[in-house]
Amino acid sequence: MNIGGEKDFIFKQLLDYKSYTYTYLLGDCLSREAVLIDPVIEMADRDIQVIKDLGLNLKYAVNTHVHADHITGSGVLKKRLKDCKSMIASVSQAKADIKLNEGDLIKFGGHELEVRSTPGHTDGCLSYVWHDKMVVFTGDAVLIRGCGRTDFQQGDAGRLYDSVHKKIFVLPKDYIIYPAHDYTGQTSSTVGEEIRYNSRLSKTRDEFIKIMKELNLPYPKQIDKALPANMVCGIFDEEEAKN
Ligand SMILES: N[C@@H](CCC(=O)N[C@@H](CSS)C(=O)NCC(=O)O)C(=O)O
Repeated sequence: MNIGGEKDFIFKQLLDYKSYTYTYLLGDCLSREAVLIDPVIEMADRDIQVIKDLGLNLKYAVNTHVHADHITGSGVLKKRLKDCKSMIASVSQAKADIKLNEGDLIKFGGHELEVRSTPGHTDGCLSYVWHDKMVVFTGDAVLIRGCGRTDFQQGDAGRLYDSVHKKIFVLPKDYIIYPAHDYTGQTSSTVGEEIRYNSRLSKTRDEFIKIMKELNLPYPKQIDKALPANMVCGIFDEEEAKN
């Protein structure tokens, strides 16, 4: 989506190579307003440098959900960039400057993201649709050929299946999917590809629930410090996060 022609937007997919989390920077070329989806605390210096290099003003640090595998960068970004406000789902019960609900619009310059509630991995999972660019940021609801686990944090496989089938798979097939993680080196997919090839979500609802029940994944290494920190949308002291 960055190739050729005149653009009215800036888009960057940034990787945290420790947690394999993708952070997305979206900017409006005219107003220079920007949003950052799913920042990671350890990558705050990088994110701030990119924002400065591109002459952007970060309006919102937006979280798709209360992550269990890393601490969000929202707290540090708020501290270091004066106009930045944190965002998360109101359903999540986490603290943030702005609580989001289904149907809300996140505006930056002439652009907007539609908020869709996609619970199941956690009860406060949100996906963000950038209709103008035919893109959806799915957080952990849809991963490339996979999906977020459902064995903790209000996880519910049936609910996740319904969310994805009713809120994501109804989008036009050529919408690009940008997930919060990828563990296999892939960067994006499309709605059509995932409807067809997703190894879990392309199955029937009952088959999906069985697959999720049998995943038996080890718990994320940072879960004990990530969950409490993310319930306040990230701690403000990067040194504290290292302990
Ligand atoms: N090994 C990682 C955690 C990997 C993991 O559990 N990822 C989650 C998303 S972050 S809670 C997940 O839903 N994975 C689905 C899958 O199929 O892998 C760590 O220790 O941080």
